[in-house]
Amino acid sequence: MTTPNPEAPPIQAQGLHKTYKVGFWFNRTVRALQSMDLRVDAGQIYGLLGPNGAGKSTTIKILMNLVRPSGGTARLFGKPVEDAETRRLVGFVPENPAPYEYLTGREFVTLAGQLAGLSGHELDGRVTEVLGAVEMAGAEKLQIRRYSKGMVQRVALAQALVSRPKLLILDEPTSGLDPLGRRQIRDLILAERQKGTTVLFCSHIIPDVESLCDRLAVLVGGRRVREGSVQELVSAQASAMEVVVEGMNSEQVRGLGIPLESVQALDGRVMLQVADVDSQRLLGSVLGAGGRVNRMQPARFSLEQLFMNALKESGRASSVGGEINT
Ligand SMILES: Nc1ncnc2c1ncn2[C@@H]1O[C@H](COP(=O)(O)OP(=O)(O)OP(=O)(O)O)[C@@H](O)[C@H]1O
Repeated sequence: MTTPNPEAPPIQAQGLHKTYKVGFWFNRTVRALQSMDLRVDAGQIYGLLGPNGAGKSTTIKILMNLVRPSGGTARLFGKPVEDAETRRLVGFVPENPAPYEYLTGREFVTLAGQLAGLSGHELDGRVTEVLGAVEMAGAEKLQIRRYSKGMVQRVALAQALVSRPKLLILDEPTSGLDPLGRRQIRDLILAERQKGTTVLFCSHIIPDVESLCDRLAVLVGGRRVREGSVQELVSAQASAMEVVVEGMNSEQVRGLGIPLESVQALDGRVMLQVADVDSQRLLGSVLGAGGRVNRMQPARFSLEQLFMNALKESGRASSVGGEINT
């Protein structure tokens, strides 16, 4: 068996397709991924952001060789995802991890360390180290069935870290956690990056993606609809102006017949966003209608707006409104 190439990108996938057969006779097809490209370079924290059913877990399962793609190629450190040697370099936390609940946290992490080939003092020392890193040292002797969801998530992260992976793959690592639990997991991910670990995680929690990721891909309906750094993606959106109008109400502003991206009534004023190309026409129309323009500046977009725009373009905004967690 050839060894993985540490110089190769930790993750490289091209043209991934995945269809699942569903229904009693398996005669219907669900398309989970279409033409998905992904490249994650060493040391990056990379996020897959998307609503429910976007194909995030399917991507991760393909990379972990848990699901076979219907088309395309996926490589880890330059090797096909089936390569067992390469998988030793990867720590994985699945969505809703379900560790053996009658083991204690320490026993579970020790088992993971043994499976990764550690033994003796090295194993003991490493287990103590990772349980300390995830702040579970005080609860390591409790059976996992007594753990809260946040504690399960942290012990699952400890099992992923015990082998000192070069690549961490985390499926929804902060979902279902309270703000403190989310913060702890985020800090752990950042601490891993400090040590040079590459991290891929998927989420539908926009602030987590925004605060953690060097780069991200937005997936909608199995397709990658945006890719880049948070900065690049957000500034690529900034082709709108934010305008504050006085002396008119929202209905009057809407009645000017200029397409507006948003309209918000404030105390005696109206704040709106208009595409850059329409802004001068809006200015003229407001003045012509007896209103005043109190402020006009380039709009600052957030990742949340980018996400909503990506959903709108894909015709998914209304169906996923309740699933976006900000
Ligand atoms: N084993 C399976 N059999 C049939 N369909 C599946 C299977 N796994 C996923 N799907 C379907 O594939 C699509 C993508 O699912 P996937 O779990 O990858 O999305 P996701 O972005 O991770 O969503 P979530 O945020 O809800 O976990 C969905 O329509 C889902 O119903």
